[in-house]
Amino acid sequence: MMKIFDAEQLAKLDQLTLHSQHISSWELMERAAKNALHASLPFLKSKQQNIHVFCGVGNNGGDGLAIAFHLIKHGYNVKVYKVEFSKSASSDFQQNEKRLAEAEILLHTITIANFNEVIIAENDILIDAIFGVGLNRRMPDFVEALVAQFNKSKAFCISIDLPSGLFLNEAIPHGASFVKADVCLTFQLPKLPLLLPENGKYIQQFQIIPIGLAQEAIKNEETQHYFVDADFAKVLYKPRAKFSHKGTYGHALLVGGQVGMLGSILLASKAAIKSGVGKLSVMLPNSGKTNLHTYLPEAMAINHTENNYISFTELTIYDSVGIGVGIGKSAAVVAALAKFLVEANRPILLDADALNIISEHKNLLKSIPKDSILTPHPGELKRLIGGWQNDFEKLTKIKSFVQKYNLIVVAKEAYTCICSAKAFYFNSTGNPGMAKAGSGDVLSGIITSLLAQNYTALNAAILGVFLHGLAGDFALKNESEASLTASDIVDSLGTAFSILTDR
Ligand SMILES: NC(=O)C1=CN([C@@H]2O[C@H](COP(=O)(O)OP(=O)(O)OC[C@H]3O[C@@H](n4cnc5c(N)ncnc54)[C@H](OP(=O)(O)O)[C@@H]3O)[C@@H](O)[C@H]2O)[C@@H](O)CC1
Ligand SMILES: [K+]
Repeated sequence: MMKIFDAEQLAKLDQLTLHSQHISSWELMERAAKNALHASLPFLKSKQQNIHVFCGVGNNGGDGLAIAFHLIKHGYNVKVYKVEFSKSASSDFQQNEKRLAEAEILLHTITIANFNEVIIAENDILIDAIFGVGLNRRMPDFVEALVAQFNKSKAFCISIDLPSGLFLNEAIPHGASFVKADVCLTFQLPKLPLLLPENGKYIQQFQIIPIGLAQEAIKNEETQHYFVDADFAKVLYKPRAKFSHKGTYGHALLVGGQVGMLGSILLASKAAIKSGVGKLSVMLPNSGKTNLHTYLPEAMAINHTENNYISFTELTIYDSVGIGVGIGKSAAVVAALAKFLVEANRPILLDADALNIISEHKNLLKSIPKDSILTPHPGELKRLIGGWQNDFEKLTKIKSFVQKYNLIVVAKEAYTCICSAKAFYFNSTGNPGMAKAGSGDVLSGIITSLLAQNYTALNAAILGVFLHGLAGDFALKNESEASLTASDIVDSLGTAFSILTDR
């Protein structure tokens, strides 16, 4: 399980690691730098390419100096800069500075007086080691100007630990800049700003570089932020028992679809069946029943009186209920949903138009059963909780919302965030090919299916989001981001589940 920590916690882990492994901080820095160097090599085209390594005067800069030293030792063409934002350098920076001097490697000092003399060409490589997790106030103007030059250049940029200018636990000040890195090599654990859309969209990718921090210390340190990787998902997954039958895996009900929107409920239904539920009933407009039976013979259609939209049914016989995909917002549907919410006696899943109806009738919020899962995309989320100034404020607002109404919110994004009253779980799987109509319907089907199989609501949400993204990643192996469809995601669910059973 990957935990996400703040700067103070990272510094503490650093100290505990030094203590438990009997190593010096310089040795840990050397380990980190060598691992980052190794991860950088695939991005370097040749030993002749110009590599500019920009180092601050703290430990992030110390990493930069060590990386530069080893690159030079490996025969790369490197120019090393000391970005002197302060006269007092950290002791490990100084030790690395001494090593460079002893090796007669020139260190170019950059200050407010000469920062605009730096020349970066299109095919060069930039290594950004100016600030890491220690940034605690806006960068000095001359550093911001230097960063602006990086961002304007077409050179490939590798940031060490964190793109300089980003704060670990708060938004960047209005108008401030940060390094828009092509890749960020971050040490041991993911960093929160890399997972949030307003920064993350400018950072093409990040890689987690293990540096051997003490596992026991990571385990003991508490956090409210997690990164959901395969190891995390495997722990949540409940293997099927040999002596079991369809009753063991629950009876789910999906409610959705209106004329013209039948595809949504069909996709959700197939995803539910492919995610292991014992039995699936579907309430869709009567006019869609034939389509359902043709598309998915495993599902049962519920009889009701309305031809063109959903109405009401007895809920207590189902182990889980998922409502909303393609239902529209007609008065009849609003009335049916209001009745559903009052009748439901266990956590349900609400998506799409169910969320829009609730946003327009906020009085319904208090009727939603405790621990129900809401799966909004950014637009739906804004309608539910109101707007936000930045992503950190968004997280705070989601948290007060889930605490006030006892709910679980799945905020869909590149790194979808599952928020419970106690913690945030950021998903690691998925790709831009999944940002398409139908993809959310598939997610609703998966989570409703897991809910019926007796997963807790939180675990159903975390595992469902992980599997959905993983299936999308497998589907991409035979598709492109442009061609990937929601049906492809459903078709790859089998491969995604097989990863969880592969212990
Ligand atoms: N986690 C780990 O285990 C390992 C971590 N390692 C590396 O250490 C990095 C963290 O190093 P770091 O703590 O020295 O902080 P860093 O980001 O270099 O900043 C330097 C100093 O600048 C200052 N400062 C802040 N804002 C400022 C501003 N606007 N303008 C001017 N000054 C400002 C502030 O000091 P202050 O002035 O507040 O006293 C701050 O301390 C980490 O990202 C990783 O690369 C690895 O080596 C090995 C293992
Ligand atoms: K950096």
